[in-house]
Amino acid sequence: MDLMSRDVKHRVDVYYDYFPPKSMNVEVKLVPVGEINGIKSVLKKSTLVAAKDFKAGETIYKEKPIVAALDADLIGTGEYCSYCLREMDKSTAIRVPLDPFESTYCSQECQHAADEQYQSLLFSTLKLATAANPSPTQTKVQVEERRHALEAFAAYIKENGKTASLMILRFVGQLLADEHQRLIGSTINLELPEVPKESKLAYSFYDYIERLRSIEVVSGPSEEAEMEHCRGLLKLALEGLEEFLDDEKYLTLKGKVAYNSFGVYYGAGRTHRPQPKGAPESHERTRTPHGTSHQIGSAFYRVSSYLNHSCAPSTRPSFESGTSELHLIATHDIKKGDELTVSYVGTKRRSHDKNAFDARKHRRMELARGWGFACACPRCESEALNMHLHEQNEAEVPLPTHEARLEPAVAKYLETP
Ligand SMILES: C[S@@+](CC[C@H](N)C(=O)[O-])C[C@H]1O[C@@H](n2cnc3c(N)ncnc32)[C@H](O)[C@@H]1O
Repeated sequence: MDLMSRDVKHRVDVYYDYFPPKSMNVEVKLVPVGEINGIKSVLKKSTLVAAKDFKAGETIYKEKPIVAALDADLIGTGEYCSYCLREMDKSTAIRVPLDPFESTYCSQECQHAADEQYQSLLFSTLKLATAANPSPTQTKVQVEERRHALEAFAAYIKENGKTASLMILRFVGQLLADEHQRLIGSTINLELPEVPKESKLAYSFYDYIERLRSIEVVSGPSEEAEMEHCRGLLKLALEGLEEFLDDEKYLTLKGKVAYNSFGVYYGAGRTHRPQPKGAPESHERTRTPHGTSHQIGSAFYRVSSYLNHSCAPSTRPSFESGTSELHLIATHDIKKGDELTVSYVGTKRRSHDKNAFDARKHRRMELARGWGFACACPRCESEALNMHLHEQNEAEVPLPTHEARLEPAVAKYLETP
């Protein structure tokens, strides 16, 4: 192995020595994906483990998101901060004049952070000053062209009720800001892994993203439309930027957003979230133990992305600060080295579940659809035993009519306990 590739390997190998920060009390570990007949699988998945003991109810860590977005129907209402998702009094909200996204902020700090991370670069009609061109000029036609493109994107998001493409552009804003600090002329705090100076290692914002798992997203009409909007906006922000977001990169980022986002809700959450449009398999999903019907927005986190699912989880996400800051709370006593799990879906029986069996099936169907795995957690296993599902194949039970068009991949997961 030559010196160069040894350096690269070292950089990859030691990443998890510096990430997550020790102050968060957790570590990333590789564990087998499951067991078959008591034999551990050779396939591994990353997971978070506790770096010390915790008592039930204790806060394990607090984490602010890398990107967050209000649900599409709440954008522009002025009821929530566009950056931290805090509920606000409409009369005191800071409004941004002529912003096609009608952003509103609860404080100047939130406005400043949004500006630094993505707003000035990608969502403004003003041309960005760079070191090479500190006083850019633009014609009225150029301003109008950009306003038109931004309005069309905002309308597309509201009409379709999906915000993954907005999150992706906000990501891209930060990726660009990181790679091209000179574009915005200031240093953004992206909380990159802290490495000792003598190690000569340096990690970028992309290091966070590239290590996270992604579900495969195949390009369809929605993705084509989203890519066209996003690339159009990048090109208008700065000619040539659109090349940064080729099809492969867009679809990978979309897969990462789909796999890793959490639903944000506080208090009891909201009760009148509009039903998602389209077939169930095309719905945007977020991980939330209360079910997405209560969320006000979604958010993507560096460390919490590594949390795996269990239907009887050891932790729960809480948004008790009334913002998108995630507090990870222990649901029972946890020992150092234990795997930390959250529930990605609602685990309580809902009004439309006919019985416990129905509730279990819906929960597992959501997991299969959204995250592509058959849950083998202790609760699923013990319920399978109690319900005699090992003898009685689950797939033989007729599916509810609205699930009649279930994609074959999901039906397959229902066959396993
Ligand atoms: C957000 S990621 C969690 C971190 C992930 N395990 C990793 O290796 O980076 C979600 C993915 O982890 C895997 N996963 C999470 N919980 C699981 C479970 N209980 N059983 C099997 N796979 C699980 C699935 O592939 C799922 O789509």
